[in-house]
Amino acid sequence: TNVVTYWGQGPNQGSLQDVCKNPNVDIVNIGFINVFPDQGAGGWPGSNFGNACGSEVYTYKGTKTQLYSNCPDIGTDIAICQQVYGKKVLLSIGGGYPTNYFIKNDTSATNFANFLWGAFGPVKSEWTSTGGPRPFGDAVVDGFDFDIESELSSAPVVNGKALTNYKTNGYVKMITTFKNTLFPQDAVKPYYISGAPQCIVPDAHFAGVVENAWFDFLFVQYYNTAACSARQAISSGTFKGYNDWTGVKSKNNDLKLYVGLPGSTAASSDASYYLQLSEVKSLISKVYSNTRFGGIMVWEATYAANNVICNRNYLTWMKQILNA
Ligand SMILES: CNC(=O)NC(=N)Nc1ccccc1
Repeated sequence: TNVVTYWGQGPNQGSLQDVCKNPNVDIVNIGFINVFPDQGAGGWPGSNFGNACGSEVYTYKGTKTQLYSNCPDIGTDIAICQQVYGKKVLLSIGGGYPTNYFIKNDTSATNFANFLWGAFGPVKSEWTSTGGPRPFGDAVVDGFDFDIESELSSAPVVNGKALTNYKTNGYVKMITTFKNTLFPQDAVKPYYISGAPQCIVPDAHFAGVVENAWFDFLFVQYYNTAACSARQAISSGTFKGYNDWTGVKSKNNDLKLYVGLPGSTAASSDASYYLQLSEVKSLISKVYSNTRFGGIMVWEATYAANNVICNRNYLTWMKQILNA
């Protein structure tokens, strides 16, 4: 079973390489591509990787975009994470700020997937020679994570019509484009698709998406939502949030479910969502034998790194608990 963590949104964060140095971490999700092309300046996606990037952005057709162009260490660190430390590194789209992103239609979805593949997938001269950006240089990610937390006050109006399924629109098309068209273009290595739903079933953004599109992993956020949180499981003795997710129909019969936990009391919307190590041990004992259980996800690497208990940080402890 795996330990997964997000990196890129930590306060005064250390390098991605620092996270990969920890042998107890298996997968690192880099967050976030937090602006989608339909809302982004110049029609490009935008990014936020915290202090890992300078203020410079790409300019496209005379328009300054929201895609950072000067993130000097991320590309080299991805290669080190993969080649030296054997980690999988995924690029996460969405995130918790801002939350106004959505995909207008299938064309937007396909274009978005093609852009991410050109910019962060295998290096292709037809992409770079026509001005396509490579924010992480020659580094090639191992897949894409959908951390869809967008909240819109009302349905967006597209071509004069309210977009009815705006919370889920476009994600099946994006993922299918990756899985059926783009990933097969590169036989060099496998590519993965993951999601980070809230613990409520059905999650507002993933209703029907998991059933109709391929996911390898779901990093379920058992925090920020009281009714299905890990905290509620400890209080009640029943891990309702996990049990509900095991019943969700998936296109991938081997879909792995991860228990997502805050890396410290400061890492989630409410400190009560944070579990002490003994509570994590008790929680994992309830799911460990489940065939769909894939491991633990920790939000977020910097918070976890700063949470040192008996000389080991929270990420290290998660692996100890999984191996117990
Ligand atoms: C895997 N994604 C997240 O964990 N997102 C996340 N933690 N969003 C968030 C929501 C409310 C307060 C702070 C962060």
